[in-house]
Amino acid sequence: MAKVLVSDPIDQAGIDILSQVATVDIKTGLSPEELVQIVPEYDALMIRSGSRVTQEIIEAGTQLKIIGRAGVGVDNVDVDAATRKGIVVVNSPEGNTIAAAEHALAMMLALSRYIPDANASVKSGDWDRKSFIGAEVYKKTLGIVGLGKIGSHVATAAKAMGMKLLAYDPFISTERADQLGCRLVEMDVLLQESDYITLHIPKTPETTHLINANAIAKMKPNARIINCSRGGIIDEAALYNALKERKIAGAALDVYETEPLGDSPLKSLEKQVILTPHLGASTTEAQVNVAIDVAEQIRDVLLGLPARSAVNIPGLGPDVLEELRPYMQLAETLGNLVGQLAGGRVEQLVVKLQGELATNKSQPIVVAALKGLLSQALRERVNYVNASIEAKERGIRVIETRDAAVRDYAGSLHLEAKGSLGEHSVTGALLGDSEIRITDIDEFPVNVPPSKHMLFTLHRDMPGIIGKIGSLLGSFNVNIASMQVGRKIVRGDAVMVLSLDDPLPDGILDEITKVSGIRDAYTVTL
Ligand SMILES: NC(=O)c1ccc[n+]([C@@H]2O[C@H](COP(=O)([O-])OP(=O)(O)OC[C@H]3O[C@@H](n4cnc5c(N)ncnc54)[C@H](O)[C@@H]3O)[C@@H](O)[C@H]2O)c1
Ligand SMILES: O=C(O)[C@H](O)COP(=O)(O)O
Repeated sequence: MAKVLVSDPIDQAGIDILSQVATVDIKTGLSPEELVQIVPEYDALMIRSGSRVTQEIIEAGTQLKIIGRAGVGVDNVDVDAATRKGIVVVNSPEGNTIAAAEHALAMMLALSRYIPDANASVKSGDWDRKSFIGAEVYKKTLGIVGLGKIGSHVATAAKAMGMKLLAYDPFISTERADQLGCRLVEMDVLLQESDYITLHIPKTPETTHLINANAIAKMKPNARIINCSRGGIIDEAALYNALKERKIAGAALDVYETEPLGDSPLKSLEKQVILTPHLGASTTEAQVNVAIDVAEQIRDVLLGLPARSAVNIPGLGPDVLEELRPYMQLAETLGNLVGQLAGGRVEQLVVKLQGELATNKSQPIVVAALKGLLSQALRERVNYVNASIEAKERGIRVIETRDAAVRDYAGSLHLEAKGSLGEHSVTGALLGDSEIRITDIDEFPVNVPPSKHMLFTLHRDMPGIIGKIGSLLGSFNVNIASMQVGRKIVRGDAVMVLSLDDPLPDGILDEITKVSGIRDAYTVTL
């Protein structure tokens, strides 16, 4: 019989499902060393945010087939290491949405009425009514950062309480924001106009310290901020200083840069700060939802069936997968590329299957393209199963076309993304069985393999320009791995595609766009 290790507290409903197909060991509070020691005997691991599944643990797990995260965030799992070892990582993208949204709302109200301190005061024997004069949320402005699943539910409830809603989410359509009664604004406007700010975004390089001293300086003196998303999105040192100097009115935090929260000065602040120990998902209902959702997937994978919310491996039938896997990889890479070239909010994606690809099953290709397109916004939360729904919820119109007559390559894929910042297209094909080639950028012919760090420019085809870009990159110590220019006519417009060994340092893109003859420059990470 298969063996499952449950290393965090999981609702019994999940344990019951696992027990149908496996021997279940519940061992919580293990140290990483202990986990490394015992993991070799297990086929599956079920966790919450309390266990950190490192590369070392994954490598020690020689029998592991699946890691199930009973919750949303898989930032505590080395997903790349798991993928490399062919271990499926699954999560429960929606099981705790309501719980997290309600926790944020509870924090907002508790902060406004000083509930924790008033409660402590009565319990200590006082009857102090003067110290706890609060503020109403009715008719106040709530700024929601991240209008995804949790942010949307917060919006609906806050609207019903009579709040005015602002939202910042560069990947959401105006129509979707309108539906939720939110005015979609830039981050600065949200910071300047909100009485309450609530964060519902993933932690990514772009969102790390999104709320720093600079952002806090733009907030109103009566502003209160709530973070029930991920630690590290708020710079805790800057927040502490702002609260201490009364530059803003309050903060309610459920998540921290380091968890458990250690010796933080935030603990010394009184009624203007509320701290909870990562309780967003801690309701009976959410714990039942996530436990069942993830246990069912572990059961299915142990029985040889596909998982429905795999973070790293498509939950499609093995026959389809086998045939289309290389084209799905192509579609995902091109989707990611065109999404980054388009930037901002994409409103429409055209997926054109060409040559022999036009005769194939298109749905997995379209889904893979959408997964790539949304990966910048949603990271691990987008997978092959939910990519279409996520795109629909973001108001992205998908148009699928076929053209079997295009015969430049056996099969090729063309994507066009239209968004708030303009329109871009890319085409790609497979060389041999699985080698990806980008064959066209914005209608300019090229022939380059994708690489991790890339730079694209649109420029005037004139002498000297390539040298200038090369020297500029050199002066920033960026090594060019390969370079290619695509043009339609001599001395007309052209595109330059560079594969770089290193990521572009901050500020260099601005320098590139200042070079005479360069019309536009984009950096892409694949
Ligand atoms: N405190 C808890 O216990 C708890 C519980 C559940 C979820 N969470 C966390 O809450 C967060 C939101 O979860 P969700 O289920 O709503 O996710 P989601 O994927 O449905 O929504 C996230 C939204 O953030 C937007 N976004 C991405 N990058 C952005 C950026 N740079 N600026 C503004 N918006 C950006 C995306 O477009 C998306 O709409 C996640 O970080 C999740 O891990 C915490
Ligand atoms: O990502 C999540 O689902 C939340 O942060 C909840 O984490 P938890 O399962 O450890 O409560």
